[in-house]
Amino acid sequence: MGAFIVMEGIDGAGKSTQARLLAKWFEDKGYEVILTKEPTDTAFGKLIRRLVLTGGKEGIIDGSRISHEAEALLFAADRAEHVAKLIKPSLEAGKIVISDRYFYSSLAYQWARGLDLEWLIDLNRFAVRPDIVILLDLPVKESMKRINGRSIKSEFDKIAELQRRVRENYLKLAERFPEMRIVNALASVEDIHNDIVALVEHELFKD
Ligand SMILES: Nc1ncnc2c1ncn2[C@@H]1O[C@H](COP(=O)(O)OP(=O)(O)O)[C@@H](O)[C@H]1O
Ligand SMILES: Cc1cn([C@H]2C[C@H](O)[C@@H](COP(=O)(O)OP(=O)(O)O)O2)c(=O)[nH]c1=O
Repeated sequence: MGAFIVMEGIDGAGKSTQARLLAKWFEDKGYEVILTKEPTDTAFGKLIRRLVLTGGKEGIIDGSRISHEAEALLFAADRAEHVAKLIKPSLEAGKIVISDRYFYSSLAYQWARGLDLEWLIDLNRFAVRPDIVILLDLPVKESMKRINGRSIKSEFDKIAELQRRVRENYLKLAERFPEMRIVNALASVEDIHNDIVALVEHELFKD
């Protein structure tokens, strides 16, 4: 049985921590697991890190930052490769795929940047739907404490404000996409892991 599980949430919500623990849980049960992430480590992911995420000189074209539309298209291109080359073949081979971020990140973040949600949903229609999406929900104040050091102090307020919008967007998306399950991420690593395992067992092993 192949299964596709996605971790979503604002920066510092605990996605990579929980993705690792869930991968180990499946491996201990004897499953073959592919633990992956977006942006990917391919040339597309590297391009995104250069043009979008560093905020440095390379993200500036003709004197201004690359447009939010171009950002959304780059994330979608990276995802298209991810789906075609890794996610689909792994699922077809019966593996468990766990991805740290997927198209829900594009909906939550690029929507927060002012893009049209319906356009973003259409753009990502090629992306196979996961069996379950774990939304790690955390107040921004706490996530900012956890990622303290990942950003420069002068940018703190701007980043916190974006994270607030992204968190709200994720909660709205969870009302629209039935595969999304909200997990309270303001708990110990172990308690959150147990909540995720309970959800996964309920969804994937219900028969
Ligand atoms: N439940 C938790 N309580 C406290 N700190 C946590 C918890 N989960 C993760 N962390 C810590 O918070 C930071 C961000 O976690 P990480 O898993 O990298 O989040 P994300 O992948 O969502 O950005 C890391 O330093 C991690 O060790
Ligand atoms: C996948 C994806 C990520 N993002 C954002 C969320 C994060 O702030 C940022 C990078 O993701 P992150 O998980 O921090 O990756 P890394 O640590 O490898 O750089 O990209 C989008 O805006 N749209 C997307 O479609």
